[in-house]
Amino acid sequence: MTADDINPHQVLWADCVIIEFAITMATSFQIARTLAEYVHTINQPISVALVANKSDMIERKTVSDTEIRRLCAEYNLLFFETSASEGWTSMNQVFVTLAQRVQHILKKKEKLTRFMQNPAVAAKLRSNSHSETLLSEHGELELLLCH
Ligand SMILES: Nc1nc2c(ncn2[C@@H]2O[C@H](COP(=O)(O)OP(=O)(O)OP(=O)(O)O)[C@@H](O)[C@H]2O)c(=O)[nH]1
Repeated sequence: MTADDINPHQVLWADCVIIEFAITMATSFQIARTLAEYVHTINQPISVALVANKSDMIERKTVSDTEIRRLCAEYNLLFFETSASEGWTSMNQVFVTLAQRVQHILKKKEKLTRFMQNPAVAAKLRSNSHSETLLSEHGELELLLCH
């Protein structure tokens, strides 16, 4: 699989992305890396989870923790280990965590929109040559802009 196989619209408007690979298959990890690179270039910042599946098959693990850690650090990925064969609990945790993150970000965006729509703020931004200072003084905003 290469980046050419991916439809950009699948990630362009996404609020989050889950990239899954099998710890027993090095090729699936290489594909996960390709996907992580691609998502990073097309839609950033975004919450991206890297899911290492088949955690029950540790004896056949061919992807090293160092490689996984490096990839997560490179693209700021949330990391999860799952085992589809051991039930839905671990996979469910991935979806719940990502949904909570997305909800948190959307709430912050709403807050930012309301802040920017406040007539007093808008007027100040228009007249104030130091609008960046005003923005950074607003802690919530600063956090949002960094996200
Ligand atoms: N032991 C174990 N087997 C799994 C796990 N997840 C999937 N499998 C098994 O792996 C096989 C392939 O699963 P699929 O869901 O078809 O995944 P796939 O990506 O199409 O196939 P693979 O390339 O083998 O990963 C099936 O026999 C699954 O039951 C897991 O977490 N643990």
